[in-house]
Amino acid sequence: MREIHVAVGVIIRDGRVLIARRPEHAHQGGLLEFPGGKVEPEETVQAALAREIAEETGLEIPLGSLRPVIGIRHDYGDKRVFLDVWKTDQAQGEALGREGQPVHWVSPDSLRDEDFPAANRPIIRALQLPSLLAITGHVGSGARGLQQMQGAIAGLSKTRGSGLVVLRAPDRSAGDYATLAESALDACESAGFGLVVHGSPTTFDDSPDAAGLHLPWREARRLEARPVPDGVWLGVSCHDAGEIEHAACIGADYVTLGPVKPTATHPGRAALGWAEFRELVSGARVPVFGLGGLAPADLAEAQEAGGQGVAGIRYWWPGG
Ligand SMILES: Nc1nc2c([nH]c(=O)n2[C@@H]2O[C@H](COP(=O)(O)OP(=O)(O)OP(=O)(O)O)[C@@H](O)[C@H]2O)c(=O)[nH]1
Repeated sequence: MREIHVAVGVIIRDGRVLIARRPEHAHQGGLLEFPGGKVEPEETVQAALAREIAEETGLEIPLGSLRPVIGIRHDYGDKRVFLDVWKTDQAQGEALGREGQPVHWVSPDSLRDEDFPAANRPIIRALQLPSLLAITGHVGSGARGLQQMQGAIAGLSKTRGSGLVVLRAPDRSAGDYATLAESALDACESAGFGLVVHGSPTTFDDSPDAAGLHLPWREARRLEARPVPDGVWLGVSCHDAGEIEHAACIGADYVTLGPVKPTATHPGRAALGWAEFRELVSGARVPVFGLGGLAPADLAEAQEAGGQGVAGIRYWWPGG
């Protein structure tokens, strides 16, 4: 079956995103969608998007304002699609359902998987995830270590607003880790951040109030199904295409991929570089954060390569 190249637009205005309802008789009819449609032969994806969005909503899209979000290959059984998703916050005009379909501006956090076609799940995740993932560095022992961690999280909220913190402390025993996670949860809550615990499924069982679980590859490889409920973030550390695909199969909401640049923490491991990162991201059906020697200054490059954003320690953790 031939794959259909579909241009999909995430149009953002005042923090809300434009959605429409697919006509009952259409493929995946009755479900919600982001506006868009098939890319015609000889047409660029950006031009297709501007054309479809003008036809469907009357909005005008400046082509130069489009930024890549994610690309998703999906087989519906009766149709194979490649959703090529781009976003803009510079659409001009008032949105109207020009083909009779209802259109609405809604908050990304209110989007629910079951209201959209199955292929849309990673798009929804990409819109709900932050662009920076803050991973903790070494947490010293005792009260001083705790204070440092709390200070770092509080500091993060001053510069970054909101987001996710991954508490990485592989040297701790399960009991020690759960206690540390409790303090980190409090600090994250006051800072308006979500805390993602790092380890195995039992790490999450020990801290069920956490916003998510991040699995190192050695844990993810052993799983065949999603180990946490929906609504809880599931992340996986990946290093190649096979690992990313496995992460998608067990229902990961995002993956980290690296090292993109050489790092002091993993000196023996060869860096991927941006070209390889881009290539691996293009085959991924989950949002991908670049990791390894990266900082917020690399965000534009990571997103230009199709990534969700960057994950890192050094840019925010005291002493890196
Ligand atoms: N526009 C759009 N299509 C989506 C989304 N998610 C998703 O799986 N699709 C699928 O992508 C394909 C694109 O279809 P479309 O029907 O919008 O394209 P079109 O306007 O060019 O179609 P037509 O010429 O058949 O009327 C459909 O199979 C649809 O089910 C989405 O969020 N937006």
